[in-house]
Amino acid sequence: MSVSEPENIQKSPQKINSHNPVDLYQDYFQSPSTGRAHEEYAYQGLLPAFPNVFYGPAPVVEVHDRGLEAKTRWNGGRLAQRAGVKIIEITPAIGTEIIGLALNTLTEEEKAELAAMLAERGIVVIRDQPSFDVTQQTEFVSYFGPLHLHASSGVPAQGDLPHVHVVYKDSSKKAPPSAFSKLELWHADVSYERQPPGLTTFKVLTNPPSGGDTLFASAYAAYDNLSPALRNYVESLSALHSGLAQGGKDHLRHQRRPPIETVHPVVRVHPVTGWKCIFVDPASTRYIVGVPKAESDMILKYLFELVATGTESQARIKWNVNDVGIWDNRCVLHAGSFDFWPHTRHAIRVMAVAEKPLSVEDAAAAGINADSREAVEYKRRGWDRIETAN
Ligand SMILES: O=C(O)CCC(=O)C(=O)O
Ligand SMILES: [Fe+2]
Repeated sequence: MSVSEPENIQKSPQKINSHNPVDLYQDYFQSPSTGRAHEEYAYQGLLPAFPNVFYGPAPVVEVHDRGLEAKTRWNGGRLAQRAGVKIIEITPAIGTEIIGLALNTLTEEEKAELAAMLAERGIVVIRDQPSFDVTQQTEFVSYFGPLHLHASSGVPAQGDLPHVHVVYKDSSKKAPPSAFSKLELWHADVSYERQPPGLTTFKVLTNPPSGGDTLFASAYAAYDNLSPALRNYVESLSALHSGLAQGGKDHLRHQRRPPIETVHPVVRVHPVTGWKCIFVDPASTRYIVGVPKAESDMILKYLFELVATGTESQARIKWNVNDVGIWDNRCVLHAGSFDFWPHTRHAIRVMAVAEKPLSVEDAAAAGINADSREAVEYKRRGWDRIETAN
């Protein structure tokens, strides 16, 4: 006698209900915040809007890295000589804080020093920039390269500011608990672009009384963590980065540019420092090209974990209103901490497009002497090796 299941038991629900963590995660990060700011809100015009326009694919653009013009290197060079400027290292591996410097007074020479400092330090926080408004921020970034135009993120509700990315959350939207255990919180911004942005500015307009820190991880340090044999192997690989989750058919926002997928080297060389870094990120990198899926999954998981759990090469930035964070999106990954509900947090991001990522081979062809950050640091200090416990 065969036993059949009673017909009234539904084997697979037709619709996954709203407790599905993936749905909650997508909804939190990809649907627009409704906005609870009221009319007296000072930055009403900079709340996010999602215009129904279409720009077409991003063009290939020529870029010149201002960091190559720096006359001095290592932690700010001449910037540190300005009267009243204080430069504070956050950790040896990553992050610098600058106090007493008005960004809109920088000379061209100082801008070059800043770009080189970003390439070395990954994230630089320039505290207290009340008069660096959205127009100045946009002009400042254009000095470093063509402005990046995002396919779907919120842009300011007022003014014609298509290159300005609005980061905004208020009490109308609470982060789902699932978001906090997601490796995918760690990312390099829009790494799926053919020329992903490098210099990225993030100005804090409204800050919650607590929470809302941003974490940064050094991708140079992630590379330095690998054994020589694994370094050689991953340097030979490339991986597919996908913008479909942000712009695919299931997206929740209007797409102003067609979604794109791009293959990039797994290890890229920064053109200013010549240092090698890991260039994969949990949010956008889908698979390593040309290797079995199981091997790709294993390698990516390991590289993602190195970045996300490597607390010795991370910096956690606590923001104040009017701070400007500037990071080099080529050599750091970052993760927001969505722990500030029911408070409002509002920031403005503007990014400069950088070069097509250089593999170790590309760098050699361009005459760049690529090496690990660690090796360059040892040489600079006159050490030939250091002892490490196994
Ligand atoms: O909100 C944050 O702290 C980070 C947001 C972010 O990932 C970005 O602006 O690129
Ligand atoms: Fe980001």
